[in-house]
Amino acid sequence: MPGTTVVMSLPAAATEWPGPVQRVQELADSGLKTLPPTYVHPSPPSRALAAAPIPVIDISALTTTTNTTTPGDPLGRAQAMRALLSDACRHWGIFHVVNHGVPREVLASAMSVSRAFFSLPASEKRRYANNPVTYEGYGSRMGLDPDATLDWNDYFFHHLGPRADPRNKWPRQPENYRHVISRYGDEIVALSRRLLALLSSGLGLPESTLAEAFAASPAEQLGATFRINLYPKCPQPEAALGLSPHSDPGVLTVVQQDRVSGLEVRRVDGNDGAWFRVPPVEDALVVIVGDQMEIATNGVYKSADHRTAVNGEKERMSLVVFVNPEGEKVIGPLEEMVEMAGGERNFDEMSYNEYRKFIRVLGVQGKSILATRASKTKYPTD
Ligand SMILES: O=C(O)CCC(=O)C(=O)O
Ligand SMILES: [Fe+2]
Repeated sequence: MPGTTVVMSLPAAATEWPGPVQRVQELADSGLKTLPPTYVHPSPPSRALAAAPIPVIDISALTTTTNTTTPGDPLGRAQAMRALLSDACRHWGIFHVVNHGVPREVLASAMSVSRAFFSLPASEKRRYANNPVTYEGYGSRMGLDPDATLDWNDYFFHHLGPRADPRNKWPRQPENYRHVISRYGDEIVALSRRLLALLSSGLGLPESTLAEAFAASPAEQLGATFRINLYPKCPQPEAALGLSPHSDPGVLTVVQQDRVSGLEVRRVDGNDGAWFRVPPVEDALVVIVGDQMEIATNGVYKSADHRTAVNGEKERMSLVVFVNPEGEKVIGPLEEMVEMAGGERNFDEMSYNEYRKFIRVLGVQGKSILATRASKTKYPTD
């Protein structure tokens, strides 16, 4: 609502990190027995968490082109699946999908080239050291606050598209990295488009509405970025986090977890702030709703506040594709959604390029960035 939104002031972006960057993998490999103080979280998370009761949704029953049930599906299995998806987005902002159509070998080879990259010598990886302007490359921190508690995580981040030549920031080794990750990106973005169509009809809107909300037509201009997260074995896992609580700034995030648990999510409905584990499910991909989806749907679909735990015995890796709006596209609540809410507009609008500067400068802090754009919705802050 114009005039009621608190505008968060954004410190000037810097071109360099606030201090020397410590690679977590190198720290872990040095065999240290206690956590350096910069990684000790002031209020360490509880480790006795229940598994999140989020659905594992088999999307093979859903057609991508029509709003009707699939032929030979008289009981309306497709309708039921669509309802499950929509329900998960309204109450959790996160769900698993199985029978998602991404071939198993595409998933496995992406994991294997990503591991191969992180197995390269430290000197080779450092050639890709990133900066806080675009974040592209090899990184070990988020945000510019010199006093921030650091997360037990190294990552590699790059664009998948639609920029003309996004690959100049991609790893050059292992040799098959570009081939494998291009295919992976294509498959995951295609899956995301199918999900967007389903999520659109889950709101009672035409299948094309959400895709069009995030990109000027043609819908091919949705952005996609890729992040490999490495969480090395941690000497004091109970005191650290792999990634601090955050919501993803974009539209949808698709995560391939390896077999090591670590992802955790906060319940969004009811606002009681309870955290749950999201244990890996065989052959499933995790789908996370991002802030732009919450904004466009006027708060009906909720972005998930999530974080990762680390562990003392096993290294963990996750492959993450972020599907984002076209950078210059201004995102606000869809008129159809405002109408459904009786004229209430719950978020202010902003271009996606402007919005993502907040996380790039301030780092990750729960849903606080989205909260500054919301006129009414309250989010847990502790
Ligand atoms: O490692 C995971 O499971 C989730 C990673 C994540 O939330 C992110 O990269 O934004
Ligand atoms: Fe995330």
